[in-house]
Amino acid sequence: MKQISSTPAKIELGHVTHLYLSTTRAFMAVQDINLRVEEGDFICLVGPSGCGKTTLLSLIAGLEKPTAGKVRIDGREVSGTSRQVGYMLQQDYLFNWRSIEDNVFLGLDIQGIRTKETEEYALHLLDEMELSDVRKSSPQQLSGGMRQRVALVRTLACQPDVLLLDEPFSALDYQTKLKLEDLIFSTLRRHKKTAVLVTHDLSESIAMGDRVYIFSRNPGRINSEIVVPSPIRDALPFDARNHDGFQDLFHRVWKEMEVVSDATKGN
Ligand SMILES: Nc1ncnc2c1ncn2[C@@H]1O[C@H](COP(=O)(O)OP(=O)(O)OP(=O)(O)O)[C@@H](O)[C@H]1O
Repeated sequence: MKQISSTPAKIELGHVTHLYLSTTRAFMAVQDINLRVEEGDFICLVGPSGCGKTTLLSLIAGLEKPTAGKVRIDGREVSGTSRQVGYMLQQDYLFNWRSIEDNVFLGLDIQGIRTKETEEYALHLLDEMELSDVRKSSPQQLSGGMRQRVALVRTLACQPDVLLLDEPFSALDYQTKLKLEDLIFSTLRRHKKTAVLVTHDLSESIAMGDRVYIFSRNPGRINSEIVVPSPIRDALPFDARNHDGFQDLFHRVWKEMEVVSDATKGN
């Protein structure tokens, strides 16, 4: 059963507005965003380019402070970056002069939590991601999909509760992307992580998410929420696409995207 709303959510955004200020202008990237994400939820954000999806992740990560409103994690206001939140990007930012395991351990060094136990946990994650055989290799020797798996291990090794995923599959070929979706989905479920995924792939958003939020632009606002029902929600992303009802959901998200795209045409 879902928690009652008086319980602090894992992530909560209350009337969040964010302006980017420069010497010449103030640009409102997102306006009046209200969002509640419970522990273990996997939500997806979709919307036209420039609608503020990455801005929202930056606010949750504590990289940006909202101009108005509050971002809370476990009921506490976010006031900067924290180890509780892991951030994974489209680019993997691996260092070619360090081995795979040293790239993963670097995350532990940066957080100041490198111990025998955390190293062992990182190696266990490399094993779960089927990367044990390449732990002494250089990133240059790995495929794009393998590199993204290393990037995920580096993020998970620091044991965040919340994972922010900003188009992590967009640079991959289609087959690799589908395999990685399944692997990441099952890993995050197994480790009971709360996840927010930004994607331009509508099918991916339904296959991976418990809920899909469609943003409108100028300024970015949540235009609609689509709840993905069981069993689509519980299936691995690859299998979810074959479930009855998946196409209907896809059309609903597609229609909502048309609405927000039409509304922003000419801007
Ligand atoms: N540091 C910044 N300074 C000024 N404007 C910014 C800054 N970062 C983003 N913006 C603007 O804020 C708006 C939202 O940007 P954001 O990157 O959050 O959108 P997005 O939905 O993630 O876009 P995309 O789908 O193309 O990645 C855009 O118009 C962008 O140009």
